[in-house]
Amino acid sequence: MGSVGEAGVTPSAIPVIDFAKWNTSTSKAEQLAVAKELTDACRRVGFVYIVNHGLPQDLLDQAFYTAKRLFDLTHEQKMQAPHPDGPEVHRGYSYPGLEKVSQYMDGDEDVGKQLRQVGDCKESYEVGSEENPLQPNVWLPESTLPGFKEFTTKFYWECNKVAQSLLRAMALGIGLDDPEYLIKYHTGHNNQLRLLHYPPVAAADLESKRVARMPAHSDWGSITMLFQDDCGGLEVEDPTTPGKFVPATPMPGACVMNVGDLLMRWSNDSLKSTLHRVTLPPLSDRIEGAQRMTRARYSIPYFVSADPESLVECLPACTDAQNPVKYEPVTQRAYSKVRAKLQYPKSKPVSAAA
Ligand SMILES: O=C(O)CCC(=O)C(=O)O
Ligand SMILES: [Fe+2]
Repeated sequence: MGSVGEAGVTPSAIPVIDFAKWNTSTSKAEQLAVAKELTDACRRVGFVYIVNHGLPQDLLDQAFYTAKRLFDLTHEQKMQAPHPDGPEVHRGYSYPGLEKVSQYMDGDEDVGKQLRQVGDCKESYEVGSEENPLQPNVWLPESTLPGFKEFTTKFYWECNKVAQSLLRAMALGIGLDDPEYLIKYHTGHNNQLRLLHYPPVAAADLESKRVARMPAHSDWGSITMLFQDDCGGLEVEDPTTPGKFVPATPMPGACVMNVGDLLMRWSNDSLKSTLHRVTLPPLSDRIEGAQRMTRARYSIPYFVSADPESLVECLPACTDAQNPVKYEPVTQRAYSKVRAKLQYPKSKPVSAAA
């Protein structure tokens, strides 16, 4: 990773890419330079800040305002759109403790259960495409939160436009002949918009690991675009020093983009899907009062996934005599099934928090 003061590197050591030229330049050379910069950052770090991504600030402000209105509802109101039981569908409202993010991949249910004992102190609401029969949306009644469905649907598709630009740039940066190569597998109908709220929690509980905001994990899909408020707490593993996490300090208006596991596999491990977590806000003014409560945090990840029947096999530009193909082809659907099984308990925990 780069260091403080190096060109294009923030104090948090995550590269910053200005995407304005990709969106506006008519010069192929200028576009290629942005594409290479982006792909290089994905190879080295797997995480990157994108500025001038194309989503207007007032739309982002409205998205955070919408999330706040949602999470300010009572538990009973939010439970009018409950996340369905089981690991297959990721839609609707998950109350604090329902989802336990776990990096455990071996499939032994007992070990998975142990890892899930510390509930994550967060609540979330997930929205997808209305044209995804495998993952039907779960909506609140319109009267409970007027305009919610309309706004989140609009925001979902606006995010997809940016996602497609990023995928086009990455195809070019990876060296694929067809700039549409990745887009062909990403219609946008299998993406997931997630509104996340981390309620205030005693700093001491996070320090002692009695509760977690979100433990270290990697994302499963192709890329994730994340918008965060100014609270802080997101940390990213330094790929050159396993176990060392560096802050992904909030940068107003920027989107934090990262590579997911499936794109890492697709690229024969040339792009990195990097561990990240959400922990204590680093600044003391984000911890308030005699009880040392952390401030509430809001974030909005947008998970970009390939369509379910996409066959993920090593990208043509990612293998040669020195780099033989490492993985068997797999469909997105088969791959995500394995990952999803570990994220949600088979039945609801007894102490469903309100
Ligand atoms: O809340 C955040 O900043 C990170 C969220 C995240 O990593 C996830 O939902 O996978
Ligand atoms: Fe994540």
